Amino acid sequence: MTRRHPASDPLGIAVIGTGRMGSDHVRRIDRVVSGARVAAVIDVDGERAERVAGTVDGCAAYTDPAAAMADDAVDAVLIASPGPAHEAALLQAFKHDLPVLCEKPLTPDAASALRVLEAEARLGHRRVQVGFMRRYDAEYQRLKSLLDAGEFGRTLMLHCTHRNASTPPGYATPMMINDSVVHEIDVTRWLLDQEITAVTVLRPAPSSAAPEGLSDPQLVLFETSGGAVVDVEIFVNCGFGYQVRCEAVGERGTARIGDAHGMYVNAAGRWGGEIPQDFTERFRDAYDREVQAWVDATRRGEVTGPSAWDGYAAAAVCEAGVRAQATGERTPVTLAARPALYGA
Ligand SMILES: NC(=O)c1ccc[n+]([C@@H]2O[C@H](COP(=O)([O-])OP(=O)(O)OC[C@H]3O[C@@H](n4cnc5c(N)ncnc54)[C@H](O)[C@@H]3O)[C@@H](O)[C@H]2O)c1
Ligand SMILES: O[C@H]1[C@H](O)[C@@H](O)[C@H](O)[C@@H](O)[C@H]1O
Repeated sequence: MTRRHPASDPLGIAVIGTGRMGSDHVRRIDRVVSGARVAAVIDVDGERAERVAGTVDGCAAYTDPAAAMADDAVDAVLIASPGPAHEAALLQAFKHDLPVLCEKPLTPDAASALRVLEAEARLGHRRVQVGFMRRYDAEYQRLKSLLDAGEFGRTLMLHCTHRNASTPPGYATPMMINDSVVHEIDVTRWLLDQEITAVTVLRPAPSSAAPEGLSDPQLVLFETSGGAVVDVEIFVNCGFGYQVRCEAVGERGTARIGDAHGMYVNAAGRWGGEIPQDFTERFRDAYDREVQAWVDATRRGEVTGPSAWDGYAAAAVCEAGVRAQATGERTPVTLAARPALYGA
């Protein structure tokens, strides 16, 4: 528990990175979330920062995160810069003891994630929530409640599907793990309350729609500390839309999420529904709930949600996954000891 924010003041948030996610979070904090305002935006691209700041009353624009964090109007930080910039921003926020919502990944590799974890542990209290937004999705939350209730007995397997319509320029094979499957890594650890102990990756002959050099799709298998097995189909150029599904198989039942198709239409001898085209649409409500939960907890002087330990563990599994992609071999995951700050 840290300082409670005065009830009458909106929480002043600095948003670092004003690209796709950052500008969406600026809009969300400004128009959707209550109890907070965007006090500052920061982008190495100064023109972009100015442009986004101009959409919000009383918002300052910076190119340097350190200068923004020294601004008295800033009470908390939302990091939405690219992964390699996260560690410096997190360590800077720790210097000011500011609460942080950090978009996934915590950092791009396990060694840097461990440095962040150790720096937070030295503060002696949690400061970081990692942006694993699926934990705030209504369907995932229902599945988690069902599994926790134990009605199906032990969960034996998860079957996951993660499909994107297409990839942006520069999206390379390791990103299928680091950028995309990282969500299934977090969801597996969260739903089962177990660590992932080994990763295997199978690579079918690539789709003819895959960009040159991208081994798409892939089948990623996790083994967990409780003996469950999880398969993830990752297919990032499926062409038709954005689909995220998860089926849990228990000893006495199964449950599946991700099949909702919004409006169903009957016409011309066919029936069908809609498929969202990207994550901003599919997980819009989850992002809203995630940021609202972070603001509410911060105002109470608490830190909840996915922790730096969750970010570190995901980074360690990603590293094993990228090695497994390259070698085709089952690759064990090695984790550091868990600091007491993050529970048993
Ligand atoms: N939770 C999700 O579903 C989800 C979805 C997409 C992206 N993300 C994550 O959000 C983050 C941002 O992704 P994006 O798609 O918005 O990227 P983006 O490339 O659209 O935007 C990144 C912005 O950060 C700026 N920037 C780069 N280095 C910076 C630095 N050191 N300090 C300040 N600004 C800097 C860039 O100029 C750019 O404007 C990444 O960590 C990404 O993994 C999460
Ligand atoms: O960065 C994005 C984002 O994290 C999405 O949630 C995921 O579905 C995509 O595959 C990934 O590229």
